[in-house]
Amino acid sequence: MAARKLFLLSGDGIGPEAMAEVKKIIAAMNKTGAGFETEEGLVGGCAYDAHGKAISETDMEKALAADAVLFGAVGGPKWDSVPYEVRPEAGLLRLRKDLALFANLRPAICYPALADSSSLKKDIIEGLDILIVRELTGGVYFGEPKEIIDLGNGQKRGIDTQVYDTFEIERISGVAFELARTRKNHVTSMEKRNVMKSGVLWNEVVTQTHKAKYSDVKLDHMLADAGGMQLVRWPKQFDVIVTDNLFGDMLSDVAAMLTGSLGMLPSASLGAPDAKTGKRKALYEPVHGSAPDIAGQGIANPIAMIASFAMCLRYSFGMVAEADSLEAAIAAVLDDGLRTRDIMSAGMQEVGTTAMGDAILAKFLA
Ligand SMILES: NC(=O)C1=CN([C@@H]2O[C@H](COP(=O)(O)OP(=O)(O)OC[C@H]3O[C@@H](n4cnc5c(N)ncnc54)[C@H](O)[C@@H]3O)[C@@H](O)[C@H]2O)C=CC1
Ligand SMILES: CC(C)CC(=O)C(=O)O
Ligand SMILES: [Mg+2]
Repeated sequence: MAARKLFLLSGDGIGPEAMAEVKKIIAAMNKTGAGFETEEGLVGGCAYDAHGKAISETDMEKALAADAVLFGAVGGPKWDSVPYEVRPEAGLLRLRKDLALFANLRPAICYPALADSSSLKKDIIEGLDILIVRELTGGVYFGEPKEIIDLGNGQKRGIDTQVYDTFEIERISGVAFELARTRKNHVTSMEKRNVMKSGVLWNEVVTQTHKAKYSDVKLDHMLADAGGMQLVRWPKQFDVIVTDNLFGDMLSDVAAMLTGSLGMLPSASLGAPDAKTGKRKALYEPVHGSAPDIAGQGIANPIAMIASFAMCLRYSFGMVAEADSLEAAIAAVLDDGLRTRDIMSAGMQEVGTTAMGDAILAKFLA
């Protein structure tokens, strides 16, 4: 069996703390022949400190050559004043763009044991299982021009440009429709066609793609602001949500809180299948950031990172049984009452990052 090449980019803040728990799982799986070959690199603020760039060319090459990249988180106040082009977040944007990871899958699942721990009522979130499919390499995060210009009268103008081409909308909606067919067969497309030209095109292309190839799937359209409201009001009306880069970023943070904490939400960022091998470039990362407010305290929730590794097993290596069993281990540990501080509630047992990771690993191996 060929080695399974993983490139680990832990990043900043709680990134390395969460990644440490995944490394233990990889080591345990290797003892029973999983054959993961891991290499580590630097991304974000730590990379900037080391060589003045948010990711080095060498590490970019390693990311391109790997079967999958596992990514922690980047950023923090230490790097607030570094130039925009080399700020920590630029490393992540470059990875997404250069690996052409256009499809970002962000599942929001409310584990049964956490149905009481959201700020929302139990009946609203109990059994919640939705999937946000976010376009990841286009839109306002990448569109040109992107600059701050001096207007010369003491005023400046900040410009970001929202751009979408037909092919980008077609391919991301295709991913959403395909995934919906494996779930409840329902896609809700979100944009703002009432005020944005790119929203008009988004709506048209999703509608055409649906008509041409996926008319068996139920399709709804919703304005993205109303969509945010509906996510909080009655999230169970959704199955798959497909949306652009910016709205997907925001709506997935909202969805995270439905599940109890940002520390619970994993994600997979996937490229197109290679024409010859069928393999996709892929990066797996928690939805959360580097959480500077809790970094270094050993209290970060590692579940989003561990669940991201479960997605890696599923999507990059076809290790479906192992992915199911890792997700079941997370559920079992929560059923046992173990909680990191972000999901702590009365009567439960508070544990730190390491103890949570160890407990999940023990269940996984049992
Ligand atoms: N993918 C990435 O690397 C991302 C990086 N960032 C960067 O992270 C830095 C901090 O950004 P914030 O806006 O504070 O967002 P954040 O996601 O880092 O934190 C938001 C809040 O959620 C909590 N939180 C997040 N993950 C948690 C976990 N695993 N366990 C327990 N609590 C958790 C934090 O303590 C904080 O109160 C910024 O530099 C930002 O640009 C933000 C989002 C994504
Ligand atoms: C580049 C990231 C910091 C943007 C973000 O918040 C995310 O992808 O969730
Ligand atoms: Mg975000």
